[in-house]
Amino acid sequence: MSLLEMRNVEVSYPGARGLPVRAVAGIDLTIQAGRVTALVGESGCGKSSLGKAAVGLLAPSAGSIRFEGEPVLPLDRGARPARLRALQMVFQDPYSSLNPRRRIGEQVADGVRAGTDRGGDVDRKVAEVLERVGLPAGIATRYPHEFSGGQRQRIAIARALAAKPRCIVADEPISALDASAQASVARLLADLVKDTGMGMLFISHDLSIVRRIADDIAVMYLGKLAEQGEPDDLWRAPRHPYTRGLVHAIPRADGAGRLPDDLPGDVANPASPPSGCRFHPRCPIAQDICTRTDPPVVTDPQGRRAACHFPLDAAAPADAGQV
Ligand SMILES: Nc1ncnc2c1ncn2[C@@H]1O[C@H](COP(=O)(O)OP(=O)(O)OP(=O)(O)O)[C@@H](O)[C@H]1O
Repeated sequence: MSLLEMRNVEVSYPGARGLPVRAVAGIDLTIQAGRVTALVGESGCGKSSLGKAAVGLLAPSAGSIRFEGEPVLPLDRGARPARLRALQMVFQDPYSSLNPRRRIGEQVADGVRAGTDRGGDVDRKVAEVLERVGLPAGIATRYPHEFSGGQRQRIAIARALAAKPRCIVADEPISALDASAQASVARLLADLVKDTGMGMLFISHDLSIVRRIADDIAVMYLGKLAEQGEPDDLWRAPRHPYTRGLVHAIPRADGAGRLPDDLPGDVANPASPPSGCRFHPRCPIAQDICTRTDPPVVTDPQGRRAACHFPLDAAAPADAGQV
């Protein structure tokens, strides 16, 4: 079931000399109930901008974003409608997203009171949700600084979960954590999706973790969708050369290291993107047409989507030997 539907979404910021920066340049993406959809791509490609627009924290400059069939923006005058409380966001940095001067229990209780299930015993609900994220209920009387980064992110997740969301947008929820906490917090979020049936947009630049927890991966390049499909398909047979480059850039288990020639150069400035296919200056298989014409996103019969004039041959595995 579709929960959050983004159609042809654009996000622009005012740039230097009056030129708008099109951080998101026309993206279609649907978040389904009970599934983790990951959004990946290099820094600056527009992931956060799309995530913020998805929950109504910023207004798209074009396109539509609907949650359960209703527009996310504009908000009704005054209050955030109850429907939108069911759409929660988890941020990258649990140090700044929690108030250091308030007890953990009070902050999680805010989530309960903001949510769709506000009646009854709030303390009991706080205890339940803390236990659900793997923390003892007894920490409710303590303060955030007493905990590690991974535990704080669990507290922030508990606060979001307390509102009984039907969809969560998690923007780089593990990138501020140490390596051991990253895998366990990512697994917690994926388990919550499976247990509650909610949907999740999981924004990350870490493809190796995303591969383990996502049902579906959308790869973004310079404001546009490059490719979308299931993790194993993207690994075994990426259609877009950018996806192949990202997969190759992950350190290999056999110690061979990354394959640097796959992704030469840096992401261009979104204020002045390359003509045609935005990826063409870095693309190892670019042809003349790629410099002139932007490839449309094509969906194949299996539901995989890719935007490339010369999609890679599905018969040629990208990661032979990759674990
Ligand atoms: N408030 C802003 N004003 C102007 N430009 C912005 C603003 N926020 C983001 N940008 C620009 O928009 C582009 C996309 O940024 P965004 O943060 O959405 O990308 P990202 O993929 O999430 O990157 P990162 O992982 O580094 O946060 C970048 O070029 C960035 O400099």
